[in-house]
Amino acid sequence: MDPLAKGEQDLLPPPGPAGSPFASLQRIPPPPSHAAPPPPSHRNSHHHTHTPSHGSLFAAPPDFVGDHTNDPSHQSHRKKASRSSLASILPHPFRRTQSVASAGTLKKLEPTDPIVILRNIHKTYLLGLEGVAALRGVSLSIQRGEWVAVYGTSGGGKTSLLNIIGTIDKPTKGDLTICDTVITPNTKDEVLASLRLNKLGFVFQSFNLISSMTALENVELPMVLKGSLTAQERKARAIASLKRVGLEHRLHHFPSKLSGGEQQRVTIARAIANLPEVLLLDEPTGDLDTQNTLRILHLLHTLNVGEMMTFVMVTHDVYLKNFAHRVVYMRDGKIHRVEMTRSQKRKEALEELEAKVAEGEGRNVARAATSAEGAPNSDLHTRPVGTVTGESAHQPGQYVSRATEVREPGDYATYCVESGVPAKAPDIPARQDPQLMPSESRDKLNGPEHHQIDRRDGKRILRSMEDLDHIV
Ligand SMILES: Nc1ncnc2c1ncn2[C@@H]1O[C@H](COP(=O)(O)OP(=O)(O)OP(=O)(O)O)[C@@H](O)[C@H]1O
Repeated sequence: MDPLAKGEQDLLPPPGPAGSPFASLQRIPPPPSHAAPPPPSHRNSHHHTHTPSHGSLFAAPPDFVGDHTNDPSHQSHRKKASRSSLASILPHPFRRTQSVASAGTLKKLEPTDPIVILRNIHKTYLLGLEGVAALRGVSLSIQRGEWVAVYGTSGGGKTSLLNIIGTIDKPTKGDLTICDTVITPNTKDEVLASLRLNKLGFVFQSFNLISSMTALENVELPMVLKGSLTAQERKARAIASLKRVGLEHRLHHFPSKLSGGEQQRVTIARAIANLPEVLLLDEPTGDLDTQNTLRILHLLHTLNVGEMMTFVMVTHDVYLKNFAHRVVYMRDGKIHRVEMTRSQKRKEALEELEAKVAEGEGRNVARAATSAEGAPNSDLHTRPVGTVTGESAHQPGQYVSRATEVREPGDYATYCVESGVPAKAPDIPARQDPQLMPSESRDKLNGPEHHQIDRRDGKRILRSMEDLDHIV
């Protein structure tokens, strides 16, 4: 049996319920006769299940547009798809026709061409004399604008799959097409490097931010490597990217002065700086608190819908799967199962997400307002959050609470002390234990400034940038 044929079977979804995106696919006319072989018979088994709705995207069945026979753009998509018999049997794609990001305003999706096609991919790592088979015949087609989540057992091959799609690793056997570039085990490294730089974005925990560079510089880096923009253009785009992830007030912060959620958002800003067609994400919300998880999901959703960015996201977090169009389960180096997320479910998840994000932001605003009203020295507490550390806004002698310096609303549990809650003596971080401090600093702490601290409910008066350094 042709191994590809076996691989192709992995791609086929289980017969879906009425309203499943696969059901709607059957309404797309077959490709021209010179193109693909007839689809497997079970695809036709639910041909009758779907009548497309041209109303709301999320009215079942939602995500796909049916008949595009007379649509020239569709014809061209079909032509592309016809290049590969594999592509022709795969689930059709997802193109949103409107650049909107709200669950309530999502519009119909149209078929387009696959942007990632894996054909019978094998990957065997050499471990000493032994070979470890990480991928054993994976075939998968991912459509432009699709959000694919990859789940599976530990050691099932998820990361290996992501690395192959990201061209970080080459397959041992099989080939893949990424953004129209065919990659085989013999593809030259320059070709792969160019693909990574121009078409792919990475949100990998192993691709940390560079600690000696500010957020802005980190985001500029891929553009510097690409070399197609002037310094001014790079800077403008980096600022726009950081703004996109809500970090325009953290441009000059070094990674060590950012919370985990902020760092992750900088990573995303960096990943989208070169406007990738495919974004590869490895545990994008791993280790983040709920509020940051929601923020990042919301951002991803916006990019997916608004920019038609394609996502391949490895995760262990089951909450995330409701946001993906399709969930691929890996086991023992193979695709074990593929599940389509029902559009109604996605819609509900997105609506819930939007509500939670709005609620979280509302809470932060309310909390900041309450703090400003109720606190003593309210003139000091109404200053914007996050304008001090790492930026030049700090003036010697100006009051700053620790949380104000280093966090922004909602980023951290410490937010609650942003302004209204007095910082107490134990608030001094461990490394500022007077016994551990250089004598000069100890003198400062025990000197006149220390008394002023007492007079202001334990909050410090900063006299110099050096004082600030001791606090953060
Ligand atoms: N560089 C490597 N050298 C040798 N073996 C490797 C290498 N990378 C992965 N493997 C092996 O390949 C198999 C698949 O690993 P992979 O990291 O892709 O799985 P995973 O599904 O991402 O696992 P996890 O969820 O635990 O991260 C495992 O048996 C792993 O030990």
